Amino acid sequence: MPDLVLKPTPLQNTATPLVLASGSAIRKQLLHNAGLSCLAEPAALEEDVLKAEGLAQGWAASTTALRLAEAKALALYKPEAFVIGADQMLSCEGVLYNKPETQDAARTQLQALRGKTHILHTAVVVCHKGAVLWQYVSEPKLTMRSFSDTFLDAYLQSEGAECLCSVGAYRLEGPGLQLFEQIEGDYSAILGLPLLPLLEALRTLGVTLS
Ligand SMILES: Nc1nc2c(ncn2[C@H]2C[C@H](O)[C@@H](COP(=O)(O)OP(=O)(O)OP(=O)(O)O)O2)c(=O)[nH]1
Repeated sequence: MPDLVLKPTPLQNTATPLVLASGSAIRKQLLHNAGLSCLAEPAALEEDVLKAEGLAQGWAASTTALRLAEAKALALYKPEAFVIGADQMLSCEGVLYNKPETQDAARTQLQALRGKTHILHTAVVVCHKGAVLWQYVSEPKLTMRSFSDTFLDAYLQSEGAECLCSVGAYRLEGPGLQLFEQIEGDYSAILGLPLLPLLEALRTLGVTLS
């Protein structure tokens, strides 16, 4: 699916604060590393309701991710700010996976993903005064090695609860890299934010280094 891009409307005001409607530590870190300081606050949203609607309506995973990103940004209504919302769905051979809730669930999920290629449907939107100014979807593809259960247990032992913060039960910037034999697509999108297109959109809106 081509990346969805809505051209943002350049605004004059460059003093508009930036808010990240997310509880994701890595998303906040990615923006900080790129030189942007922002307030980060998780959106109070029942994601499962939208995910269930997506399944019932037969939405593509990228559509569900986009709808969730938009819902998070709009749920955190900050009228004087640019609000970023993001979401990531993982699909593998037509099956959707969520963030594992326990180490056992992470083990089961990684056993299901190993030796296969999965897609991280990563959506990001920028909203202002309750309207979506810009949206984007990146869909990197990641192929896992057919690692052994012994390797998997050692990986889970080393990762501990960290792997539960990620939809794929891995941190690519950490030991999770050892799970893969091939990766195609935008590295920052895999971590949770397609940074280059987002930074371009923010510069167009007058948000630069802060
Ligand atoms: N550190 C790290 N995190 C990853 C990686 N791949 C995916 N993730 C994280 C990014 C997101 O926090 C999470 C995807 O789940 P969601 O999009 O539902 O976001 P999350 O629930 O974490 O926060 P949010 O809904 O934005 O408040 O997985 C990775 O390679 N490294």
